[in-house]
Amino acid sequence: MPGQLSPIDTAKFVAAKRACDYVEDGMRVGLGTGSTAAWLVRCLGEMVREDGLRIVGVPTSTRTAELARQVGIKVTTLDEAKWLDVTIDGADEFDRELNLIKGGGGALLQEKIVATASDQMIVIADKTKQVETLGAFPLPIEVVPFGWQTTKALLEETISSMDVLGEKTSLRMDGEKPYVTDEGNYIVDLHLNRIGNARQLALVVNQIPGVVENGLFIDICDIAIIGHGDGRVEVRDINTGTTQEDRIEFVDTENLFRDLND
Ligand SMILES: O=C[C@H](O)[C@H](O)[C@H](O)COP(=O)(O)O
Repeated sequence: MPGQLSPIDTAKFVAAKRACDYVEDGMRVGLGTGSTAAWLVRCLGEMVREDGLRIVGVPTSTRTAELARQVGIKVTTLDEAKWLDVTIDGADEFDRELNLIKGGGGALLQEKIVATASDQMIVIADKTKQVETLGAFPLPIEVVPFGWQTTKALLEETISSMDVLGEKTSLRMDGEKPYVTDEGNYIVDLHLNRIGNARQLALVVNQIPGVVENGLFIDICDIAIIGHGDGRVEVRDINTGTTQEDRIEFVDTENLFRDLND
């Protein structure tokens, strides 16, 4: 089991480490955003520096782009790469069908575009992100700033007529000001508690003028790699319907960080 890490960070780390097995020389790789995806970027960076792995990364946020460059991963844009071999990203929630809620860190728009432009999407997550029904995590909706209050009111009206529990919405804040995404938009979080029909909700919400995208990833994810605090990982493949168990052996994560500071 990796040393120096809390159980939750161990779970994130082992999921990220196992996901590196899916990355081969010459691949174009979508790099997710968030604390779990940051572990992936660090691990891939180590493979680039130590093993000479040659990959091109397409980051899903300015934060990830910065980290990727810092650890030595060559970075390009999606327009340059055009199509990706694999995207590996975290999630706020995932269910049995590997439908996801994403956007807790505000990067859902680029994440969805990048994941959709990939042969395969792999989600990496600690066990706590697994749910029976999506919705306990507030669903992020990216909206354009123009008329955002009207868009928010329309969102409230829409969800009040749907198969969801809870009807509150809130504008995501960054201190005193609205949180602004990499694309210059705002985020309205829907506090639903339970989403009965995620597929329908995703379609309906995107019909509202002012909505740019929602954080539901339906039929996009192929594989979930679920990390546990004791170093175990489960690899669930939705296409084959199989789940494999694995264990990541001791890895000196201190060294991983020390390398970065060299
Ligand atoms: O916008 C952020 C992303 O969707 C993240 O992948 C998601 O919020 C999970 O982040 P974390 O790995 O930090 O829990």
